[in-house]
Amino acid sequence: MDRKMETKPPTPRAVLVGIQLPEVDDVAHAASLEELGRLVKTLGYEVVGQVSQRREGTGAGAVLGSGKLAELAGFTGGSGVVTSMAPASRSKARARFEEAAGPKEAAEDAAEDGAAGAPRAEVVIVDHELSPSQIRNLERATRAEVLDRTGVIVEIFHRHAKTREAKLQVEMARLKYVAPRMRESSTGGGRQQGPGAGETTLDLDRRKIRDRLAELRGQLEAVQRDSDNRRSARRDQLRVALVGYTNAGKSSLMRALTGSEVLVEDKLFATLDTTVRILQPETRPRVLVSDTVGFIKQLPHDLVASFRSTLTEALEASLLLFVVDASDPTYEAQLEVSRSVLREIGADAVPARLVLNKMDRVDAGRRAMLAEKHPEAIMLSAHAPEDVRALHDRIIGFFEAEMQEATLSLPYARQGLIGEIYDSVRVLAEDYDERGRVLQVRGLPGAIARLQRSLAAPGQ
Ligand SMILES: Nc1nc2c(ncn2[C@@H]2O[C@H](COP(=O)(O)OP(=O)(O)OP(=O)(O)O)[C@@H](O)[C@H]2O)c(=O)[nH]1
Ligand SMILES: [Mg+2]
Repeated sequence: MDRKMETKPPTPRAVLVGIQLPEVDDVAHAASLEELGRLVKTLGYEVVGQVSQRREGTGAGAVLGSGKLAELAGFTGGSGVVTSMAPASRSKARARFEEAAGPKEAAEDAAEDGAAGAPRAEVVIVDHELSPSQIRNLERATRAEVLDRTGVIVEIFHRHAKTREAKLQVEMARLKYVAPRMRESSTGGGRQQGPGAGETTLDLDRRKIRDRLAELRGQLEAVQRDSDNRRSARRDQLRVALVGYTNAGKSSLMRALTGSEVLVEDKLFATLDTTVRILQPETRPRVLVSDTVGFIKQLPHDLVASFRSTLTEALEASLLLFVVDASDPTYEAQLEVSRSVLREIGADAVPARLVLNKMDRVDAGRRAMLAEKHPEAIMLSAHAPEDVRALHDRIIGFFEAEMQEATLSLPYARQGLIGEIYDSVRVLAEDYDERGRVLQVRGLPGAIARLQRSLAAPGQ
């Protein structure tokens, strides 16, 4: 996908900025910047360096202290100080000075850049949510485009959304993100806006954005009514949803369990839309498996709202498979993020099983540690067919334990319901009496209750 052409368009160069807060340890801080780097690469940027600082908070006017700000400007060719009119010559000299004095990364970068006019980073990406004025200050000090973590995630969602529902939701989240920042940055003069900002939305004034949001909301409601109808047709079916942190391996498991061709990529947010497929080999009644969008820390609030709708699938499932990349050193933090998003959308009441995936990458010592910490977890590798078969059996086992047996009487006049019965419960035996068919069935209590209600209702 990435190598469709020999002549690549110039890759924007980005510098990452991280603030290490007192409560964040070194491993978590490094992992967070690592993850930000992967997000940024997903957007097609090249990461050329990073600037990181321990601070009490992220609220400072220019985020970084003055020394670190100058170090950052060394990557971008800015003045390193927050002024609206820093002359370029001074900023260059200053940048060189800071690069020479800076840490190894900055020095290496300066060496690689060489003479004047050498490529510099055009984008600064901060691993925290920034206020519009912080963005403006950083832009002034660095002369680069500034994006925060939220902006990066919103942009990825924007590029990856495929279904109409996802597109509408993401456009709404994006407008809400862009609107306040657009107002601020317009005071900074007619600087070019980079790929993150979106040229067309920037041309709209705030009233137009409000109108557009109202319009989108209306369209979204219509689309959601449709998908509600589709969902209610699936109600009371045996449904299992794969949920978890981005890149944990949900789609890989989906493929393995259902034999479907869903997208699997070593990218964050490869999947943005829920897909539903039938568990293979097919069972009676069949089990539906949903693949869902992944979670990430500091998920922008408006995107949580869009998750809520895509994740209605998960809410309505009888079983959640909580997929975790067990080979990731920060898997526990990822697990916590996923749990809190599920809590936020009210899915914490749905029965869940922890699935520790990518065990093929885990050594014996770590395996023992994981087994002790999560004795109830299912350990597997999505790439190992025997593991996937075992998971398949666990899923069936779960539903079997939930199922009950019942007798349904199907009057001759109501034979039209037979298809629905076979779809939603397993028919164990079929008999006839003077009134019609008598079926011995096994299924989920909800499905049986629904069929009994349909049978009790007066026929048409
Ligand atoms: N070694 C190993 N790699 C795996 C395993 N499962 C998935 N992967 C890899 O992990 C990467 C992400 O897999 P996906 O299935 O796309 O992950 P996802 O959870 O659907 O990710 P998003 O859709 O981005 O949220 C891919 O490169 C997979 O090949 C596993 O069991 N072992
Ligand atoms: Mg996926």
